[in-house]
Amino acid sequence: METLMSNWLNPVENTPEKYIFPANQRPGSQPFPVMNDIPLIDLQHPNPQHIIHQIIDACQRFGIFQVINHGIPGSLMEDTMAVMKGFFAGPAEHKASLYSTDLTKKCRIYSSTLNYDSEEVHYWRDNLTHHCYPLHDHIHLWPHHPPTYRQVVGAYAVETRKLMVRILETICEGLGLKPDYLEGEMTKTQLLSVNHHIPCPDPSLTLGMPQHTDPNLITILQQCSVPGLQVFRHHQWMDVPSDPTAFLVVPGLQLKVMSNGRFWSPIHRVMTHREEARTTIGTFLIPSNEIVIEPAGDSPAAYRGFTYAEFFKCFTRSNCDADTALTYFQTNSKSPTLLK
Ligand SMILES: O=C(O)CCC(=O)C(=O)O
Ligand SMILES: [Fe+2]
Repeated sequence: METLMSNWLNPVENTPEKYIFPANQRPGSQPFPVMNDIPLIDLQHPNPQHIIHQIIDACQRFGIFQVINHGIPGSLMEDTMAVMKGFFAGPAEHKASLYSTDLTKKCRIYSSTLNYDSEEVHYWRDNLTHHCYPLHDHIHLWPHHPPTYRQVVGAYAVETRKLMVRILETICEGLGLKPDYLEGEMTKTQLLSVNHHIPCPDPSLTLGMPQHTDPNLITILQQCSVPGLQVFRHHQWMDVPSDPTAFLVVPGLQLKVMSNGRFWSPIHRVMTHREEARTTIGTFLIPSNEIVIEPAGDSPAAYRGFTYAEFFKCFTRSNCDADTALTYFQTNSKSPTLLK
């Protein structure tokens, strides 16, 4: 069967065996509670102290929040979403030329996870990932179909970076650090990661993305109107409401370390949808390989300092389970041997 699901004939009549999880790992068909109390933060609130307080509180108590009045024009968000949907609906030959499961490729499309060839069950998704910063180093590697891709996504990449830097500055202020503490090497890599899930005949048997914690510094996510994201909270999976005009912000594990464990990095996953295709556009900021990540300020430190390269080595050896990888750097860790 064709690896990329976006090339399959639509609609899919029956869920292929290779995508059906064993009974104890299926999401099931019971409805999930909705996370109605997810913080909604207005970035144009006249009182900057109020914004700082709300963001720090959200990072500590929820580990996920939405921002509105974020400064990114609605038309740019819509154009970018349309270009992404156009990319996945576009020519199979064009996508084939970008297909790769090699992590070091700066622009790639793949299906399920990077372990497609060895995994027992596939996740119901295609993913396009590429580097974005600095733009002129990467834009020539990006898709050229639809023809407006580079122009629209180039503008989007610049604007999303500005928004993320602004959120990070606010976080630094709230933690009593210099506002530019996380600029430079700490945010050197900017990745765009677009998930596309075609409609699935039986969402109770499949998953669009495994449960995970984001290994990076920070993520922002533009959703479409089709729901699917779930967060594990209060010992249960909860549906995250989908608002295509807002950005969801998720502190990654490196921010958890930097805040000395004060912030939450939520466990989340993606459900599939029976009737509609779902596309989401994630933007990740990631430290350079060489910079040392360590708790800033508070003592005693809950983590020892490490480079992102060290962390990433542990991450891949822990089967891409970021939480497990992070335990090796806890100051009370009993398993410091993984790097040897
Ligand atoms: O597509 C989504 O809703 C979530 C994406 C996500 O969690 C990720 O890319 O890390
Ligand atoms: Fe994620």
